[in-house]
Amino acid sequence: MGSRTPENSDLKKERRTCTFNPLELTVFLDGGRKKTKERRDIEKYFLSDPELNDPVPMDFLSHKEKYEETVRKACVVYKKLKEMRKGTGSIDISRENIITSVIHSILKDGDPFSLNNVMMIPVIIGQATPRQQAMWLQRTINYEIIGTYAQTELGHGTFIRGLETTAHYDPTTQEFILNSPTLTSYKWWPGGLGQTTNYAIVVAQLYTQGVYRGIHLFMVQLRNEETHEPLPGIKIGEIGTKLGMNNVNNGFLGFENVHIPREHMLMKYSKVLEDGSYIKSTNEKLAYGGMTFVRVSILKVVSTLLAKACTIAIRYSAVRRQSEMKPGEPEPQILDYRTQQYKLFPYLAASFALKFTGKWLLNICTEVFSELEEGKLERLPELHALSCCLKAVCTTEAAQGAETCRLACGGHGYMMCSNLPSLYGLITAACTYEGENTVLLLQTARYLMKAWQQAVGGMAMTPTVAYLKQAVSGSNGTPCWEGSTACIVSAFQQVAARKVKHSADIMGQRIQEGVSPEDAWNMTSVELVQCAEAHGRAILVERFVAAVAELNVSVALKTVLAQLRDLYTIYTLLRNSGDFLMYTEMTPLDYCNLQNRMETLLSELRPNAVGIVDGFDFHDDIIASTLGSWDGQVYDRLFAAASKSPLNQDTVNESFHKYLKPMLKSGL
Ligand SMILES: Cc1cc2nc3c(=O)[nH]c(=O)nc-3n(C[C@H](O)[C@H](O)[C@H](O)COP(=O)(O)OP(=O)(O)OC[C@H]3O[C@@H](n4cnc5c(N)ncnc54)[C@H](O)[C@@H]3O)c2cc1C
Repeated sequence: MGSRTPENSDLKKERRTCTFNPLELTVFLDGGRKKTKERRDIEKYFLSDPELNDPVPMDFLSHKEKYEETVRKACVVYKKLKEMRKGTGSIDISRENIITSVIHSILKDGDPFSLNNVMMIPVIIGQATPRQQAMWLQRTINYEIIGTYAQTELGHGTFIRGLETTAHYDPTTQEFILNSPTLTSYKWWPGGLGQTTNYAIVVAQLYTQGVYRGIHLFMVQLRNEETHEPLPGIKIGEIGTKLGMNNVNNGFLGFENVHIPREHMLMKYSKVLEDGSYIKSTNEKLAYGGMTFVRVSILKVVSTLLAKACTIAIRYSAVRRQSEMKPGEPEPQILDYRTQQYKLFPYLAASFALKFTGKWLLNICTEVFSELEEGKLERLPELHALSCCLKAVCTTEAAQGAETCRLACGGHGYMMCSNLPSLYGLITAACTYEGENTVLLLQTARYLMKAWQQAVGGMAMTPTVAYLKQAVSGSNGTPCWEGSTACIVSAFQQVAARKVKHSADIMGQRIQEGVSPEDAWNMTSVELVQCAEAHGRAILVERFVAAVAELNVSVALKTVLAQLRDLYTIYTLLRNSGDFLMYTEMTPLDYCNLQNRMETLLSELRPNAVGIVDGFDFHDDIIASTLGSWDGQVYDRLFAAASKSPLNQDTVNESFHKYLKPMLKSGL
């Protein structure tokens, strides 16, 4: 929570009538009282620094000014981070997560250093030899050098094997020579690449002894460490403005005969020896661990961004009064309109579904990675499939949620100072980066098709697809529909299983009719994407139900979280009702009963909506919204924000004298 200016009377009333203690929710979400204190202390440490204030809101600056101001702030922030680490003497992961989240909020339209943290450091840890780590790891952690991850090219993003950047090994000099042979081979998109970073991990096609060896990673110095001038042969710049994340400084990069030492290929798995001999990795999959981890982390990031959007829209909806419900009566709070509740509460519930599922998936990821260290790879395909479909389903849902929150705030939600456009920009970007969502869903679908064949063959199944066995045996997960939580979870699994079966059947049929497997795959890909989405939804629902079952909180809080669980599961079911009517025992009458239940849940959640978002405990400077501050003084804040517009600093703008007046007086 932020400064305690006088509280809007409607918000005060909401807080008085809340049936649970929001602080209990805060403590639960943080993971304990000590953690809440730690988070608040970290927030205070950063947010109380006057150097991090914006004299003029960033939205009013030019693209160039925004970048320069962001770099200034990023340097202040990372200096403070270094001082903080010095104080504690070690890197604590949960503490680092809190810090990262605060830094993201301060550098709200993107952090030009972020790729150093989310890609450069993990890739060095995961892919570099101990000797290479000694050369670069500490320097990147200390921000003595700043790196990015340069994979995507102008011509290829998804199809990594199609990348065109080349690295030819020359045994006489023991160097790789990097080239961008075409315009489409220019790297395009890497964060911070434009003007910020001086190193990059570059993905390129390796050739040694005249033989093509596939895609490999190379550490490449891009700029002189003193002057920051691009090194010879390096063509570098920024790609321009985007829908959002405009301060990330995404860049382009081309190579013209750039020489790098042999030791700069990351050689933890594959190796190039001095004479150019190539030693292949024992398992190519080992190289993908880092990507999976980043994908898994995205769930937590987008659940927090969605929770912020919900906080803004719900607080504003409690303050905003509009129209008449009954003639002559005072204007109601817009939060009392059923349609407003229907817009906002399911996404509030979704933010919890994403949070619980993200935590569960991160635990699996940690387990699988420690198994990898022991050479056990069995669970990697399941983790990969889970991370792909959950990243896709969760980012899509969060982006829809943020946009719905914006719409729910009417015209004011369209203002940059509401922070809703920026939140949407951040979330929707995640639908594309770290694997484009459709492509990720198709990867999960490939896993599901294999799992289906295993189920048909009576083989043992991994836990998250064990439900497919029911569809094979024809046994019905929901023999008679009684609408309970267990019945709904089982129905989600049944829908997913039937969709998997349907996709496998029609693909098999097409192949039998003589269509090639590749064409059959493409012809069936709409169904395949849908079965991966259904699998993702079944997991989200199951995890939400499991998380609430495990809760150790007061009855009052548990009641609210159970209502959110029910709302999420029923709302998601109703949005996909065609599937449930087609593939389960649910009848049109059951559908109507669920619709009624959902509407009851909206009423039950109404008195606690503000309490729930208060429980997220976002500091006002982290929410950064005129509409979503704790005090609810939205109109004062909107006016204060408008008064900071540079256009309002003069009573008459110079364009009047230059253009308007001559036109007005010309007699035209
Ligand atoms: C904000 C942002 C930050 C980024 N940061 C980085 C970075 O730091 N480093 C970096 O290297 N890259 C970065 N990227 C690039 C990003 O990883 C790619 O944009 C992403 O992988 C998608 O690739 P693409 O743009 O080539 O899309 P494409 O692959 O061209 O996709 C376009 C369309 O084609 C469809 N499509 C493609 N292949 C298939 C298929 N096999 N089957 C069915 N449909 C298909 C997709 O579904 C999509 O609808 C960033 C992108 C964004 C938006």
